[in-house]
Amino acid sequence: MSTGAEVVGAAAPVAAGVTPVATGVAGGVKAGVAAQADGSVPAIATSGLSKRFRGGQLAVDTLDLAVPQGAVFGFLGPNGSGKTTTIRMLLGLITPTAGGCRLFGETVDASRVSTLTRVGALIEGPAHYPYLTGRANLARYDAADRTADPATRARRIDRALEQVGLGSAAEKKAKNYSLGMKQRLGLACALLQPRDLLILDEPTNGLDPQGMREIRSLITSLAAQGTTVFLSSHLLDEIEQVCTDVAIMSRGRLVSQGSVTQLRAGQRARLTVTTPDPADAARVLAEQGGTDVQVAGHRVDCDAREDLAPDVVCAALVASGVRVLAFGVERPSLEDAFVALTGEGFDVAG
Ligand SMILES: Nc1ncnc2c1ncn2[C@@H]1O[C@H](COP(=O)(O)OP(=O)(O)OP(=O)(O)O)[C@@H](O)[C@H]1O
Repeated sequence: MSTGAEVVGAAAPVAAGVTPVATGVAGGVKAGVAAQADGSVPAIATSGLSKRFRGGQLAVDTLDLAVPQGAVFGFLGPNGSGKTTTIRMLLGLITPTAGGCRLFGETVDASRVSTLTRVGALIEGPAHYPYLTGRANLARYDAADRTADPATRARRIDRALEQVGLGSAAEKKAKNYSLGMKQRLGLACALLQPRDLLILDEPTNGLDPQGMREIRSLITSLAAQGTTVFLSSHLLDEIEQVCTDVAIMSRGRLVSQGSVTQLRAGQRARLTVTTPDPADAARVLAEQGGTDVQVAGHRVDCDAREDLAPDVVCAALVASGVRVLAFGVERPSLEDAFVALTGEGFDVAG
């Protein structure tokens, strides 16, 4: 039986260097680096990573990814954009058609899982033993890990259950768990051992908003303890809230990668006014030097250039008799960045 929370690997020395991944620029944001500024190797580096399935589908197309150590790295893309396929290749669960990947400088090779002990993983749709309790499931997974000391098993299991908020449901059979509880149990498997890198495929799938918040806060606290977290998601909000860095996938290709701040910075913020006097407001914004002034119903907006002080503009609107119902600077979201980079909405990939 397979589990979505495979704890893969064995101790692996960190190689002195890492093969540089090709660099490219998409949307003005760095798309691949060989090593971090401090000279350490990236936690994850892929070079020309590709996967074509038997049916001919090119699920991942020459992917060059660099995940810095210590990052909370969001792997963002619509459903079907190649995230799970990439993760499966990162963990050596499927073989790339071309290219390869390195974790902490070590080549990932499906026949040498020993490179993966530093990595905990949660793969989409974790499977569990339905007739065993949550605790017994964890005991099974822990027993299967040859590096795990049986003497400290109970303590590890208790800690993992607490971390994911399953302490009070530990004695329930997994078949009676909700989808979100199953997801938490999968995450607990990945947390049985301390890991340098956690690879989480859609970790908040099936969770309610409260559960999502709890997992986000768990991810943040693991990162604060020094764990690099790589998490895939099709939820832009989630990535914005928890991640320091992001790579955006569309139809199997990397569209862009960089820090969340960098990515947003490529997009201009907008000064927005809500008013029953849109024509007058548009005139005043233009007089104040606003460019790309747009009117849509009661909303008027323009580029928020640095030399356009919002307080001065707002005062000018009021002084001109414009009735201002709302005024603000809207910063671009990752969704705006995605649309600008791909020219497409954030819909399911074909
Ligand atoms: N085993 C397979 N055989 C053939 N095609 C596959 C296989 N696995 C995935 N695909 C296809 O590869 C593409 C990428 O799928 P993948 O599951 O990697 O995307 P994803 O971004 O993880 O999407 P989701 O968020 O919905 O899981 C899709 O078009 C999918 O149908």
